Amino acid sequence: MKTAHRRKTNTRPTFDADADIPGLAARKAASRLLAAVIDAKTSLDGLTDHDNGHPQFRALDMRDRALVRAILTTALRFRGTIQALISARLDRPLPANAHALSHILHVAAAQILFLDVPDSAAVDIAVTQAKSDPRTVRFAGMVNAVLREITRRKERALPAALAQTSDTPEWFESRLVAAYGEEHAAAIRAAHRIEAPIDLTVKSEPAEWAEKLGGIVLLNGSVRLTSIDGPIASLPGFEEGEWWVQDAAAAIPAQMFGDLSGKRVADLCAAPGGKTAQLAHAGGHVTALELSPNRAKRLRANLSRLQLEAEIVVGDLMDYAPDVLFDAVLLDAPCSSTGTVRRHPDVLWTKGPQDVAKLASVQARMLAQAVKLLKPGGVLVFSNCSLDPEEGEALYSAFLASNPEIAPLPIVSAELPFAAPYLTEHGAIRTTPAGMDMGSPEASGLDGFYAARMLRRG
Ligand SMILES: C[S@@+](CC[C@H](N)C(=O)[O-])C[C@H]1O[C@@H](n2cnc3c(N)ncnc32)[C@H](O)[C@@H]1O
Repeated sequence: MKTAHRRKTNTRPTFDADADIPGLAARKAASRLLAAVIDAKTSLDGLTDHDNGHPQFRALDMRDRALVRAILTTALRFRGTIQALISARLDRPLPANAHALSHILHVAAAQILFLDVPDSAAVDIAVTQAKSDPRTVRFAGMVNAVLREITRRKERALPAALAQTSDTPEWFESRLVAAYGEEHAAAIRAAHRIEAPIDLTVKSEPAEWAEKLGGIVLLNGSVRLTSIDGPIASLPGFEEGEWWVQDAAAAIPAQMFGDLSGKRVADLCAAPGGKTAQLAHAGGHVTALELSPNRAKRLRANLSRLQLEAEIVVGDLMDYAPDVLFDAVLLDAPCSSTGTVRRHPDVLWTKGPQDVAKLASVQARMLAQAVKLLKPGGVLVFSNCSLDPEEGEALYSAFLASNPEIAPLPIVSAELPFAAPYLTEHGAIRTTPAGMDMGSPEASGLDGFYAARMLRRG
């Protein structure tokens, strides 16, 4: 069940006393970040950003940062299972305010149950960590006992816990079943337990790149990799700007425009720029609008690496008033991101139904604004990476009903054969992580996306 070997030694010179105990600083950072995700609902990507992330994370060397990310994605992906196995070893539930203790146990159990870290090291460091924190010092003996029992029993207890426990929080579970039915919801839950493959959008020659990188070519020309050796940026073709990382489902919305040669195109929520790159590569004269200056910086850097052109505008879509209207507009709106749980298992623990409702209403306002930027006869694509119909199917239907100047422009199978299995009855696209069986769970699945195409009547 263990998945990856991780080196635990912190070789970075530091004056912190934790440096005397190899691996302690990384475990402390992991527990601190788990607290930020679970208790303060902070996104894991932000916390583990190499430039702007949590200071305790940035103080670690690159190997320890990778270890902390592996621990946290595992601890969050299997949070229900890990909690069940911890609870089974406790005489009584932990006190409700024992957050620090709970995070130490989860971090250690994730390593013992799923990662290639020696069990004794994971237990010993957790006990040292508990002793070093006034909030947990009196529980150090209990940490030792619980983790040793988990270690001893894991061969039999883990498969049973995986079979009997849901790793999906209740708020999402009920929405999933309501939207997709029991069977499809169960397949999505199963897919969420598996790390997503890495898809690349290549500028050209997908078969050649697939061979060079050890991947397979998907029907839409994306190249799928199930494992990589080293960081993405070290792979052939990255520096040269020959490809970019983009889930095959995320590539569909821009493909819905077809040929954009000579067209004026607006990408209204553009960073980090996967779709801007596609639109520019398809021949459009692209204006890429982005609210966040930091994210706009990433967009600029990505386009520069890819040697693709777009005019980048940093600003709020709701105030955007260009002099000339566009032939094509893409609104890839900010959403609850529940379609990306395989890559971002924190999403289900940091978001809730209130976020879905709030983001759906923001998206509806953005969609109304997007229409104003479109020439009569122009094409609009609305997309997001949520699995929730409130942000997709329901939002689109309500939008069409209240905007008579907009007509649906359904996708037909022949124009996008890759997307054909995911066509809805209204000609929109709905993908889920349970879709696209490629023969093994590791090579299968798509991010959850919704995408609909419309026309502004002339
Ligand atoms: C889902 S992401 C876009 C991903 C991007 N289309 C891609 O394919 O790489 C949404 C983006 O919209 C930006 N955003 C959110 N609200 C915005 C607004 N009011 N105006 C412009 N951009 C906004 C966010 O900062 C974020 O970068």
